[in-house]
Amino acid sequence: MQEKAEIMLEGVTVTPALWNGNGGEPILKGVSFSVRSGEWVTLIGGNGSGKSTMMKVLAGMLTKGISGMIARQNAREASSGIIPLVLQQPDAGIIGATPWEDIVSLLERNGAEASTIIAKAEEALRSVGLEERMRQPVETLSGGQKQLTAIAGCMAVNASILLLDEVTSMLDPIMSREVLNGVRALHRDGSAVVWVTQKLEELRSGDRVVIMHDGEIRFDGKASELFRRDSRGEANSSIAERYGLEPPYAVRTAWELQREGILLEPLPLTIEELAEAVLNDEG
Ligand SMILES: Nc1ncnc2c1ncn2[C@@H]1O[C@H](COP(=O)(O)OP(=O)(O)OP(=O)(O)O)[C@@H](O)[C@H]1O
Repeated sequence: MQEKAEIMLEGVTVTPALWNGNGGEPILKGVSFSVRSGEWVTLIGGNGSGKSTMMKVLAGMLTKGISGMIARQNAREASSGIIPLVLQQPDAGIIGATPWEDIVSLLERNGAEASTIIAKAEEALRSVGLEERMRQPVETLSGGQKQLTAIAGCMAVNASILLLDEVTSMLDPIMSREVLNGVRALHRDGSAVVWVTQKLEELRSGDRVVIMHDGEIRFDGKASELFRRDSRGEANSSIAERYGLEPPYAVRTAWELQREGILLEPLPLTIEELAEAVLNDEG
């Protein structure tokens, strides 16, 4: 059975205001896209392709210069207008002086039952590993800890959909993995997630992947389809290569093996999947 759509866009066009006599060109061009309940969508595309604009539309942050149909199904979040959007620069979304204050005030604004607020805030901060830093001034937190604070906010309001725009772009590999794993855990608990990234090694085989290019959606399908080369393993025959996307290490290795006549199925995207596919192939 098809899950209901959390957010649905039909023919959405965004045209920024004219300035200095320039502009007027749409930056989203008739985009139709929906995110279903509990679904994971990885949104990728080159610089300036329209990913952040799309996320702002999904979050309900853009009100001017926009045409087309937008439907949000979840009554609770639609009515409060709060769909958490975590940005590359987490400072933009943090309003409290400390992580604790930030999450408490977010819960207050979200209409949470007063007697539950403190326990919920502290639980969310604990679950992202910030229990030691709940009362630390926000300006003294590292970029990753700010990012985790913003993600704790998403957890605390128990959002049915999370929108994360390149949240690992400034993080070191360990912190990036921690953040990604934390969000994957929220997804396993039932939240729909739209994850924008430039790092294709963050993809998992089961992900739905959407490619944006020049304000349009050019691909919407499974991650494994994205990297499939033709039967001869010709370079540039996959969709990812056509859009100039740098494949993860596991895919590059699988391509090399394909050129040697060893076709790994399903195509591995991660090192773990690569090891498993090689072992299965030998067996
Ligand atoms: N308010 C605005 N006015 C004019 N142009 C804008 C506005 N906002 C975005 N743009 C332009 O729209 C295009 C898409 O921008 P957007 O930020 O959505 O891209 P992106 O895919 O997120 O890029 P990046 O990966 O570089 O962050 C860019 O060319 C950008 O300069």
